[in-house]
Amino acid sequence: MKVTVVGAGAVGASCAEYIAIKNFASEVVLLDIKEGYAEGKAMDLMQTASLNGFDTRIVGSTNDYSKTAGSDICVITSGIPRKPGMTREELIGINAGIVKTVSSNLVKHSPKTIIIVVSNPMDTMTYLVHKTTDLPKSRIIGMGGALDSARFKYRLAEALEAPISDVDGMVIGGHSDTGMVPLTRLATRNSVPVTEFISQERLDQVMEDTKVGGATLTKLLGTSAWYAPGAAVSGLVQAIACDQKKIYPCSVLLEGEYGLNDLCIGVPVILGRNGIEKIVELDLNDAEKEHMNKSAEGVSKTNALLEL
Ligand SMILES: NC(=O)C1=CN([C@@H]2O[C@H](COP(=O)(O)OP(=O)(O)OC[C@H]3O[C@@H](n4cnc5c(N)ncnc54)[C@H](O)[C@@H]3O)[C@@H](O)[C@H]2O)C=CC1
Ligand SMILES: O=C([O-])CC(=O)C(=O)O
Repeated sequence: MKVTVVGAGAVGASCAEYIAIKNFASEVVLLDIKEGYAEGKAMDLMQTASLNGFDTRIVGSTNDYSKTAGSDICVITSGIPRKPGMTREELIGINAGIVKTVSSNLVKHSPKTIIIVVSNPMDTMTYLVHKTTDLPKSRIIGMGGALDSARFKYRLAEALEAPISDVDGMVIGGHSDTGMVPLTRLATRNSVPVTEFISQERLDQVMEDTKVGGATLTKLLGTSAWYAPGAAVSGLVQAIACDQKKIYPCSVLLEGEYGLNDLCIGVPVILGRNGIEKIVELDLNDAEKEHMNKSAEGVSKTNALLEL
């Protein structure tokens, strides 16, 4: 199993580290445009191998895509992150050009690959990859919902004063400060609806804290987060590589599912060796449907800014 991660910055390196530590891939290629940067990160990470007990070979490359040839999975993290006070959507001007060039280079060297898009604004960048490559829709996956759901569970556990392992929940919709749809109605503590334990008011607070999860960290760090994003990507990569058939909310091209068309947005999917093996259609209530439709409107508005 060969995995390429483009962008050896904060998220790319974290992602490579988690993939290596989980020890399911034979090779991870880290590629960056900055001279020597990916080679340096790869060497530093390889020097953790004997300490952390993994056999994955991590290779660095300065923009040489021949090293990525034959990758089963390619992750795109290249591009700029936001600064405090910015939205993810403001990154489109610079990141669209980067994602377009990078995805084209990746597909040239690995025509059968599965691409996981991380660069922001992620739903729109995922749509861009659809529009500009020939890959089938099952092989283009945007990562956002897995991270947002992990943040939702963190906030739920905090509100419930419960261990995170006791809590389950999912966030669908767009990966933006206003577009996320945390499914509070379906969240559980060890199979019991969380509404049995906390008030609707507290749950509404959990929902709001979840939606601004990325912005909260960006304010604290001065740039956006990387540990949980890297871990979330590694979860998707592992589900595909190990054919786990796990359900994750991912940004995928919708063609009528959820009553939506011609956009990529977060919905639950089953991930296996073929990428997206099934889109799971949940029976949303009216409020959730309305929230999802508003979210889709926001994503489509950003998509309209793409020069296709
Ligand atoms: N979808 C999600 O849930 C998340 C998305 N992100 C996004 O991921 C992206 C990366 O964030 P960070 O790693 O924090 O940024 P960073 O600045 O630490 O790293 C980005 C790297 O991309 C490289 N790069 C730029 N243009 C390139 C090109 N054409 N080819 C190859 N490499 C290139 C840069 O040299 C840099 O090393 C941002 O757009 C950020 O908003 C971040 C966290 C979560
Ligand atoms: O907040 C950001 O800009 C980065 C990101 O997508 C996240 O951490 O959720």
